[in-house]
Amino acid sequence: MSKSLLTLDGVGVTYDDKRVLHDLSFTLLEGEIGCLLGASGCGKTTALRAIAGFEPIRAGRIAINGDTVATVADHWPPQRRGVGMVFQDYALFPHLTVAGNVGFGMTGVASAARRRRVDELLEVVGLAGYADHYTHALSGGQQQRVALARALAPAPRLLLLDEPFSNLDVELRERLSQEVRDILKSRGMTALLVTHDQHEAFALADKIGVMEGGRLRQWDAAYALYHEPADRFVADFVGEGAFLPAEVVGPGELVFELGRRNCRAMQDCATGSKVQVLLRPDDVLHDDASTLQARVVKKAFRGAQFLYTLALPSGATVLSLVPSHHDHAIGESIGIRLEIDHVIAFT
Ligand SMILES: Nc1ncnc2c1ncn2[C@@H]1O[C@H](COP(=O)(O)OP(=O)(O)OP(=O)(O)O)[C@@H](O)[C@H]1O
Repeated sequence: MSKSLLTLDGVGVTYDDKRVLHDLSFTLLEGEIGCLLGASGCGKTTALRAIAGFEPIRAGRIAINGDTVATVADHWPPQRRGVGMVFQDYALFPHLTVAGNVGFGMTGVASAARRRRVDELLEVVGLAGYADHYTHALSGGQQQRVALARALAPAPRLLLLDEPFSNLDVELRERLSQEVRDILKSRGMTALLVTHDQHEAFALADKIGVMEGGRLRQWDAAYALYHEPADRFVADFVGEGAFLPAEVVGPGELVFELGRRNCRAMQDCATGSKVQVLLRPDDVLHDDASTLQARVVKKAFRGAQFLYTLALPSGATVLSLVPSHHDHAIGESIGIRLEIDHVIAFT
């Protein structure tokens, strides 16, 4: 079984008497890539800074590789924690070459060995041949790779990445996040990323923590966040979807406008309770043969698919992802069918 590389247990951080992180608890196993995902100001960067050792904690405990590095009473300085960091603005030294930047933190390593390691890391990040270039002449994506190589150079136990792709355009962001994942996985690195971009989180992370107002709402794999969100906030924040009113008609049994379904989470909910059922766009299939009809009120072309907003007879709307060769006009009624693995509902 893999061991825990990073553990946060009830961590709290306060700025000027204002508590900005509350009771943050999660574990990252060795070799896992985690991500803290949330809107601006939710405390993601503060969490990274606390883990790196730049912020003291006011409650709880942080352990890295089995060492307790922070409690209320004890605070290891950043250099003792064995953590590498990649910053949003890369923080490269403009007066140093690529090799100079990457080798910067490798103190105490003989110069020939340092050069070998720098060349090896440049190869890993796809920048072989760039050792003698100055960083200001590189593209944003290349600068990001230099920053990654520099953070990996001292062989940290844990890598922290703060919005590492936010200065890049969308297409490059997606490609680079896949590449960075491959690089980290090939080296067995344990890493924690923070971002407000869920596509980035999905592309990179094994585990994602959704944060809101300094609290962690759910720490889970992307699939579970999407299909089994722990609460309504996570359901709204991650992915797209619609809520339909439903009534509990028996133990774990719900009736709503599109049918009758079982929902494990509503097992203990009293008969007659009013709840909301979550329907993702991929739960609502277009089916010409279905007698359930819905009217197209909005459509968004997404290349391979249309995202249709469909009005039900009650006026409530649902979303449906449909292969784009099914091109229906606004106002047209189309047949739909539900295909849901787990029914998710909230009171
Ligand atoms: N040095 C500081 N002193 C006082 N308050 C701070 C300080 N740094 C951050 N804060 C506050 O703490 C809260 C969390 O900030 P933090 O930067 O961790 O959020 P974030 O989720 O990383 O946001 P962003 O994505 O905008 O960087 C915010 O309300 C912010 O205003």
